[in-house]
Amino acid sequence: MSFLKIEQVRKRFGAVETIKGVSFEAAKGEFVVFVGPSGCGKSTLLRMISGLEETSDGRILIDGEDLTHADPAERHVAMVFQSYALFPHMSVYDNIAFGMQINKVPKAEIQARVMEAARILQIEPLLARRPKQLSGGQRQRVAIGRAIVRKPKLFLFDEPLSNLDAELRTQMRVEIAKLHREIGATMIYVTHDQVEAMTLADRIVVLRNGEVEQVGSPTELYDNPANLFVAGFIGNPRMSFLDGVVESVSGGAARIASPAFAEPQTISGPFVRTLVPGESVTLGLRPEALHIDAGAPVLTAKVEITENLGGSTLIHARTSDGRALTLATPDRAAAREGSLLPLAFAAAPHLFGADGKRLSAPIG
Ligand SMILES: Nc1ncnc2c1ncn2[C@@H]1O[C@H](COP(=O)(O)OP(=O)(O)OP(=O)(O)O)[C@@H](O)[C@H]1O
Repeated sequence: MSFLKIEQVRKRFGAVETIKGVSFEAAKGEFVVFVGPSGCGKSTLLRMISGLEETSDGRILIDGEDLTHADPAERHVAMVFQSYALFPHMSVYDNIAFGMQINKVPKAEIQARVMEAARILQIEPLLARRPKQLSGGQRQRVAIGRAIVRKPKLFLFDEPLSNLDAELRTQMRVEIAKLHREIGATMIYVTHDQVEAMTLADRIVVLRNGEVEQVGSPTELYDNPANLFVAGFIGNPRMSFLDGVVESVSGGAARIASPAFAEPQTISGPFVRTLVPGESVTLGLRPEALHIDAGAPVLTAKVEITENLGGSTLIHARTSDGRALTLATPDRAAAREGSLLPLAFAAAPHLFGADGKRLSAPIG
């Protein structure tokens, strides 16, 4: 049975509908990440689950109980914000203990829970300090500690790492993954960060303009994006797209022409039977789906920028018909800026129809 069930929820701010019938479920112990462009409704949806935002329509069930209109306190959820929200005049210990002190939890139990959270988060030596004597990463640990001691049914994280610098972010990302493993709680996490979404999530919910575009594991979304939006949104560097037209279909193979190709290319699979000659398609290529091939090039592209990442090099190039392409290569000396690069497919391109939906068969 699902632990968190979101059924067709809607949120209206005045006349404007921000969340437009969103449904998804999370199993107990699952780590679910919301991603999507700025303004798509990630935080609003999280706040609706927490009860900080009223739900206009639909249902929110936690552990089998309909809590759509319950007070935040009745939901047994804990939210961790980007802005930590610590009390500046209190010690770390008291910041973590505060909610329990208000609720008159016995002193010995408060101490046991604070010490256990401090152990998990490795902040025992900091308990006597004030928030201003802590680094950003340490403050966020305290904010997470405050959530842990409440023993919530659900942890809600609203971009908790976005105030930290790159190195600390990486470190805290690993800490959050460890925390999830250690306490096994159900967690819902909002982020802008591709790497956080891909590495932390059991499942990702991709939102766009208040609606769900796709729900799936990071691998499912990467390998089998349902449509052009998800294909372009998930993955860093992004998938490159080329224009194509179906030239002919015969048996399980289709000939696809593109202004970028020297010659039409054959793409095979049972899905091609639904293609019609003359139909427009979009071909999608991940950076690892292209390789340099002077022997049998499918297309040539002019190198605009190369980025040396140490272990690999990213090449940003442009096709003869002006489409941007990004490919990754282990060969640092592979391309000079301004040169023409002969390219071939290292993996079959993804194929999308004129309506933006994926046509090609699932990978794996
Ligand atoms: N209290 C409010 N009143 C009116 N509109 C609101 C309110 N809160 C949010 N919105 C609108 O709802 C939409 C979704 O906002 P939300 O903050 O949920 O997006 P988001 O995906 O979390 O964005 P970001 O990634 O930029 O934080 C936006 O268009 C926003 O302007």
